[in-house]
Amino acid sequence: MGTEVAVDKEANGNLLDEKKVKVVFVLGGPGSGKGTQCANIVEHFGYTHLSAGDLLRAEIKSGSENGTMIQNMIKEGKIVPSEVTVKLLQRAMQESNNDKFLIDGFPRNEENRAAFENVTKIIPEFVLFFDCAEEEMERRLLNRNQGREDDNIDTIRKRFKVFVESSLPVVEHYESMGKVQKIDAGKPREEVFGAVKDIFSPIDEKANKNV
Ligand SMILES: Nc1ncnc2c1ncn2[C@@H]1O[C@H](COP(=O)(O)OP(=O)(O)OP(=O)(O)O)[C@@H](O)[C@H]1O
Ligand SMILES: Nc1ccn([C@@H]2O[C@H](COP(=O)(O)O)[C@@H](O)[C@H]2O)c(=O)n1
Ligand SMILES: [Mg+2]
Repeated sequence: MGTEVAVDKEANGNLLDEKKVKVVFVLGGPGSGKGTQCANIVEHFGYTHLSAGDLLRAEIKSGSENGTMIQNMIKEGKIVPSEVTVKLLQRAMQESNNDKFLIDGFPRNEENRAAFENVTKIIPEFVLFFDCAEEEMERRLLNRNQGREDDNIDTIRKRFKVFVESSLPVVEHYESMGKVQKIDAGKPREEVFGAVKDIFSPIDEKANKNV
């Protein structure tokens, strides 16, 4: 499927070997099940899962100079400046031996999208969009119990607002390019993965034929 493009060789200050990669963006509201289904896709289809939120949380833990700023943004449900997130994603792709990535929770706004395209020149193969009602997402987040500082009702409401105002327009952008694969994510996990499999299996079969 689609174009293969090279990651910027100069990211991270190192001149790295050119590496061809395939990227699928995984989008959906907070609690729609992106992380849960990415774990299934990794297991069945051999992708590497890069969650932008996880990379940002790891950056806070690492004691990075941006840590406090990132922590404050996450607590408020705001979107961290793209420069920071794109660098983290780019570094993770370069450090991986894999050539196919699920980028989860990114691009979250138009600035994210443009920065990623400008820096990496990567156009996603497609966008996997998990469509789920707010009521259900709220229930899932309040029951997640992973100790996330943003899983409280005040921050959850802010995250929903940011999702509708800033992230849905990105999905619409890719929709206008015919690149969105929409999944009904309100169903039980196994049913959602059934729908995910229907999308990835033909791609996997085609890739295996071309080996
Ligand atoms: N289909 C489902 N039905 C019920 N619960 C689910 C389903 N999928 C995921 N969950 C649960 O909902 C919670 C949120 O799921 P997950 O962490 O995968 O969402 P997410 O989209 O990655 O959220 P975020 O954007 O906040 O990172 C988790 O506790 C997960 O176990
Ligand atoms: N592109 C992104 C992705 C995430 N964030 C911040 O992290 C928070 C948690 O993200 P999850 O995907 O793990 O839910 C999110 O609310 C943002 O504050 C970001 O800034 N940019
Ligand atoms: Mg997640």
